[in-house]
Amino acid sequence: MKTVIIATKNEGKAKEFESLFQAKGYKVKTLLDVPHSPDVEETGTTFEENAILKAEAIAKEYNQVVVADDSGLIVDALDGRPGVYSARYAGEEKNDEANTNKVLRELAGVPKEKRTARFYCALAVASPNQETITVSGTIEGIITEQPVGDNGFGYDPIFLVEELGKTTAELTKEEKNKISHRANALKALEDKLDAFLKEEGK
Ligand SMILES: O=c1nc[nH]c2c1ncn2[C@H]1C[C@H](O)[C@@H](COP(=O)(O)OP(=O)(O)OP(=O)(O)O)O1
Ligand SMILES: [Mg+2]
Repeated sequence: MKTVIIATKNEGKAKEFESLFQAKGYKVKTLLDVPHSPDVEETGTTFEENAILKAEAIAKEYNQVVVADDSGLIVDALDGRPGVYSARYAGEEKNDEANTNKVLRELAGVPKEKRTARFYCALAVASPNQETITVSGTIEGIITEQPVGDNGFGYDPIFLVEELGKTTAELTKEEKNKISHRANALKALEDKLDAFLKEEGK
């Protein structure tokens, strides 16, 4: 089976990508499978910039085609925060519970109609032999008053998908993978990735 390398150390993302790419006939390998892989500093000011930084650094390190995901939560009432700082919103140690609690605290007293938000996912594909490409995807939601659901990762327990009446942490992986920002970005990537891999084989 064809293997695609994803430059992520996030277990939640890795699981979603495994199932998203499995449907396309690819096996997924992530940095969680590679001991001592480098930590890439996310110094960009946009999701795209950070996805490019991660994809290019890992592509160069392993001389391979690499996909990277930079994603996060954009809350309208917080002027777009946590945004690119989503992973480290409550501190460098990347604590999902602390991050979600910080968002809930900052939104205390904000009424439902003003709790609009979206998840954003930028994907970059890089190789030492080609120009890097990027795509993106989003999903709209409402920030809940408290965490609900045990599935998923990150901000899933506070992200309500209104049409479904459920948070993304109440969805199965399969259900989330039909509608998520990551799934939508991957749809946008599909043809471009095929062309990229074809060019690589020449
Ligand atoms: O579907 C999602 N459901 C809930 N939360 C999510 C989702 N997608 C991204 N997020 C949150 C998690 C983390 O707080 C940040 C990503 O930060 P981001 O730098 O892209 O990932 P990361 O540092 O966890 O792993 P890595 O950089 O190795 O891929 O946004
Ligand atoms: Mg990161």
